[in-house]
Amino acid sequence: MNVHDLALHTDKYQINMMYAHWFHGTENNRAVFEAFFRKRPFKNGFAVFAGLQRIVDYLSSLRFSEETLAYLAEQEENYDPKFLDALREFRFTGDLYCVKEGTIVFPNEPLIRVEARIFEAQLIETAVLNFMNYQTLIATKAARIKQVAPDDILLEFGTRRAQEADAAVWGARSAYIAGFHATSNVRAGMLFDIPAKGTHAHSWVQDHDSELESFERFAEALPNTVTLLVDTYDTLKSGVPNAIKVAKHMESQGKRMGGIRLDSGDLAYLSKQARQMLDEAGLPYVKIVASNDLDEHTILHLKSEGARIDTWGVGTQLITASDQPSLGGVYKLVAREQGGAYIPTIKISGNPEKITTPGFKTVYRIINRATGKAEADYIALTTETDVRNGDRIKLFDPVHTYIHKFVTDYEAQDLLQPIFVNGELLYELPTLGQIRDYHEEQKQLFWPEYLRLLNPELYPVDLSQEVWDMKMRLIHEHHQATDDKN
Ligand SMILES: Nc1ncnc2c1ncn2[C@@H]1O[C@H](COP(=O)(O)OP(=O)(O)OP(=O)(O)O)[C@@H](O)[C@H]1O
Ligand SMILES: O=P(O)(O)OC[C@H]1O[C@H](OP(=O)(O)OP(=O)(O)O)[C@H](O)[C@@H]1O
Ligand SMILES: O=C(O)c1cccnc1
Repeated sequence: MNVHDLALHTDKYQINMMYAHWFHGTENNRAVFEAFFRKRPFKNGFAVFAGLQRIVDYLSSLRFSEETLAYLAEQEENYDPKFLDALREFRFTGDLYCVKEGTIVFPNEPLIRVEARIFEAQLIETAVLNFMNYQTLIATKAARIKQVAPDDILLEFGTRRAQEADAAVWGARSAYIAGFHATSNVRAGMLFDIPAKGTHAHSWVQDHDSELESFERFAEALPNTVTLLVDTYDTLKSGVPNAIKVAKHMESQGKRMGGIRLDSGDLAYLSKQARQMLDEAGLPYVKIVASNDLDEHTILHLKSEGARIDTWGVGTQLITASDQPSLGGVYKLVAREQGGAYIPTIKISGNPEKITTPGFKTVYRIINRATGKAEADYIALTTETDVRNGDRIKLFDPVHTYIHKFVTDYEAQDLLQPIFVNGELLYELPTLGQIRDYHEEQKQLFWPEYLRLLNPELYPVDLSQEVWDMKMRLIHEHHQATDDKN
């Protein structure tokens, strides 16, 4: 079995629904789905979209091998063998529109739109959400960490604690998009062209007769990058003095030590003391790296305590998004084909937050030309032309609809880019460096009030009047139908 084959990386119910469509001859009916999330992760003001590269890889190579078909035949007695022939022919032939990786995004707006045969659109839900939910979550967590240490070096150290191997490498990539500088995972480094960096473990020190000897030998072997871990025995009495001895010896050979790493104890106090000792020894260029269960809150505290830390190694808390382990993104049917045209669909729920917004839509970022800042995201049907023409539009709060304003002097950026059209990949994936730069630029588009870490202002995500009216009409029709039955 090939563990990299993702054709069956889906929930069984998707294949059962595909079968039921095939059984009834409706598998070629077209459908439109949208992926979005409902709640701001970590109560952050925004999320950072990531996952598109993996979605592209997945859809480009999505095929059912003979091995997977044999497994399905054996596994489910209801499946007619001719259904397996249909799966054998399976290719993604639909359209996929998506926001670019690195884009700052908000709840309740479409991030991905899939228009395809229901047979195809249904199958891919699980994998598409799997990729989007995890990678967007980690990129967002990384963005929060970046926000508290915008001018420092950030190293991603999470692999050993990640939820398995895929999470480690795709998480490292997500962190890099949001502004981390390097990862400790060498495979992620090679796969995605991320700088791979590292210091050494306590075991290196324990594996020698003395700490000093261990430092000397490590520095001899890796003189150009060496960062020494100084907390194995006693940070200030032994680790830092020994590191200073080695750094001075390196200087006498015309070399420069990179840094020291603190990995336990009071990082604020120790970093201040270590800085002073290094400076007094004439080693102001030796950087201080800190690690040990760090996250944005600890880093913020340490900075407010005056910690002298140049580089932060962040592992567990980032790679597991420990304070919120899932983004909760969903993939919902918004339109289906009937008689050769699309009709909008809605999901009504007992929980008003879970009512979906119907229709074949896109989302525009409305940028005020006078300020250059984003005013709101505006969800409209793809058939609506006023935004595209730059006509005056009304922005109104979707809950308190009387709160509104008109905008005229704006640029509207369609956030959903064509990635696949009729199954053909049109999108040229940017390099990871370009994605990272694009994310950095994105931050300039927003007023800082929307981006701040604590209690951010809520950025408006509004519906066009047409979308709003369509949603209200469908809710009303469903209620009417239920009332008529009772
Ligand atoms: N000055 C500080 N202010 C706030 N938090 C700190 C400070 N110094 C360290 N921390 C954080 O406190 C937590 C616990 O640190 P602690 O000193 O207990 O680690 P430790 O137990 O010494 O190390 P180890 O992981 O080796 O057991 C860590 O998350 C660390 O990042
Ligand atoms: O704390 P994190 O943010 O996850 O960063 C990665 C941690 O991994 C290493 O520790 P190790 O695996 O040796 O375990 P320990 O420090 O918890 O003893 C390193 O020394 C960091 O402390
Ligand atoms: O290079 C390091 O210092 C490192 C790498 C992974 C985990 N902890 C530390």
